[in-house]
Amino acid sequence: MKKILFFLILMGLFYEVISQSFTIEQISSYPFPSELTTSQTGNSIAWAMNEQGLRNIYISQEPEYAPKNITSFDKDDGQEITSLQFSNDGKFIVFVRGGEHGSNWNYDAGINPASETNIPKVAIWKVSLENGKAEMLTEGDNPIISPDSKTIAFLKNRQIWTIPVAEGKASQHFEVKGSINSFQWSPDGKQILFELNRGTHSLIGIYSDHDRPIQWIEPSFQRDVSPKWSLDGKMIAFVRLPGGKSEPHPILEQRHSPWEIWVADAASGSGSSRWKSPETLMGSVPTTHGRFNLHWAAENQLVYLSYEDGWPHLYTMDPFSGPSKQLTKGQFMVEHINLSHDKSKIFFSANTGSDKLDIDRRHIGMVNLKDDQMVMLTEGEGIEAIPVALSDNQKIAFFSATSQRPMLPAILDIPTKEIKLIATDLIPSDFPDNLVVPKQVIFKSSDGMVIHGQIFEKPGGSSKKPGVVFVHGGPQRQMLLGWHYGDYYSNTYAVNQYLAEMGFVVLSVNFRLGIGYGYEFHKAPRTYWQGAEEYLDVKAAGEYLASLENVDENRIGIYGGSYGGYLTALALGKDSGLFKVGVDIHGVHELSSRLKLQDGFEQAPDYTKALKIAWLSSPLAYLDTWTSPVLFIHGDDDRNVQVSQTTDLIRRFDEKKKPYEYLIIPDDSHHWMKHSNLIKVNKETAEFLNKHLNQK
Ligand SMILES: CC(=O)N[C@@H](C)C(=O)N[C@@H](C)C(=O)O
Repeated sequence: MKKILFFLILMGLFYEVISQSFTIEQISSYPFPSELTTSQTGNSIAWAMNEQGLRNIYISQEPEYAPKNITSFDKDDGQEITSLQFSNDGKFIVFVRGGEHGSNWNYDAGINPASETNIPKVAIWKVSLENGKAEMLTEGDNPIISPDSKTIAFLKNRQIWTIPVAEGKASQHFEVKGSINSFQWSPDGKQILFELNRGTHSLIGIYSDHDRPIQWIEPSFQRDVSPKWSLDGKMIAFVRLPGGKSEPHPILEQRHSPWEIWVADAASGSGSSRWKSPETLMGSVPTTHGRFNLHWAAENQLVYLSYEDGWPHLYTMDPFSGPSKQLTKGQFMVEHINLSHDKSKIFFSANTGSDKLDIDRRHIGMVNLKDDQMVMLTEGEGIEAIPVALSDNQKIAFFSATSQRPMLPAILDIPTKEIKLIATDLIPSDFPDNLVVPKQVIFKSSDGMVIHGQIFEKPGGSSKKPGVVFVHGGPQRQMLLGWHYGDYYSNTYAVNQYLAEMGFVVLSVNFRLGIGYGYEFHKAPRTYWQGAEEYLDVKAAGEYLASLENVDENRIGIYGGSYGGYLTALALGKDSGLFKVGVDIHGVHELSSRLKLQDGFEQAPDYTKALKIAWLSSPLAYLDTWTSPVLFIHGDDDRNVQVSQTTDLIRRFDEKKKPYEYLIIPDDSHHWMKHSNLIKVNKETAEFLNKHLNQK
């Protein structure tokens, strides 16, 4: 009898293995494109491609747009490529190699996920498009090539340096007290406009030459940011925010965050406010991609993004003759905003279209400033995002994916609407071709909030499958009905596909605080350390999954990264009865430091109440009811969530003699820069869930 039972178990496992048609390595081998950019002439495009940790640059040129690899970095060493750009003369490309630019701090410090004996530098490289030579020019970050293509300005130690494109050494032409956040060449290339952070306030200055003092632009005690030269180089537009520190307002009340658009004369530095944000919560500083998205457009129009009608939309105004005009309208968001080279068209990603499912997708839209009309340029069941105009102003490049094909660059001819997919042969030959198509589900939280999610389920298999809730991070993110345009969420999309392949029913939950569903959803009150009401959506997802006919309600797990790790820990602490196992990847756990520490005589009127709420919003408050098995994962060079968030929680587990498993990834960050580390994390996540939920 025992032999028969053993044989049946063996056959069951064998069936599971053979019925799994791809490995975690195969699904994680998707190539990930980023840094899409176009030339000023000749309709060329360039992008960075991460091929299983080998990050290189490709260019494509009309008419065939066949991808051509122009760098040959051949190690999985975690060195990312950023700041990719063509020179105006089209003769070379500049980029930065190294650093961790997805970080919240120390983005320009070398990262060393391969644990080499020397920490790699963050350096500026140049590739000649005439002879193909790639060379490192200097240590530095944030390079911008001068309009005449002869000089590269860049940041080093938060100061502006320059280096000649031809032979020559880097030099610092001027120094200013404070940290330079951004800078821009004047259209004639004779001056540099910069944003300077001086702690309590920010200033905008213009450097002309070594013999002339810095020209300050409307200096004040406020915080002036996002300066932009007008197309004729005579004016400067910028955003003014409040400077300094306010009195301790009530912590638990949402407050309007004001902003203004100013325009100043570049020569004299004097200017005035041309627009004030509506004094409403929705009129607050926008926090979606690109924040203000302030751009000078054709006819000296100013384009900007505002959330004031409840959705992130585009507006335009003549800075001298006033009122703004809304360019995009409707219950959708615009993001990834870019102008055509002639500044007459605005391109963007938007979660709208003719299909009601488009709210959980991205398509490309355009506003032609000649008639201010908005049109959608792409549609269908795919995901199209991050449009960049080609030099002829008749084509755009963008990243395109479907539910089954990962992101690749594509080119759209606007007049004909013809789309050409590029670099399809960079998808590995053994990449899975039988992925599931995630299904949109909509359910309500216990407080009535409407929640969107995506179900990943492989047809067939057992009648009662184990379920897993995936919780994204950010939290200002939106998971989609296809491969995601962000690197972190392309990877979690791959993991969800793999979990479905293993026989799980996966529900990816778009909880409140996420983007894509309007202001009330994105800026919901009583969330995070102010009450964690977004957890209601995660719990509702677990209950929804458990209610499905084909899901075993006693085998529901949860996993998530970063903010998703926070909500995973909260779920395991508060509801181990529902969530039987979890994987908490670089989660946030200690929240009281989020409260603005009260110093001096003043204290927020609701400080004591806020402190109590912050405690009850933290997983630390629920360790005694946390009984489900957990795997903790964190990279110890994490620059988005301190590794101490996990080391301290593990210390408490140890002191309480609570079981756990752990995986620390030395020298890697929040984004698993080394591919072999990403595979390790994906594999251990899936195996831990499988061990506890899917073993027969
Ligand atoms: C902004 C940020 O770093 N938030 C983290 C808590 C987080 O969730 N990081 C990733 C996963 C993200 O989506 O930003």
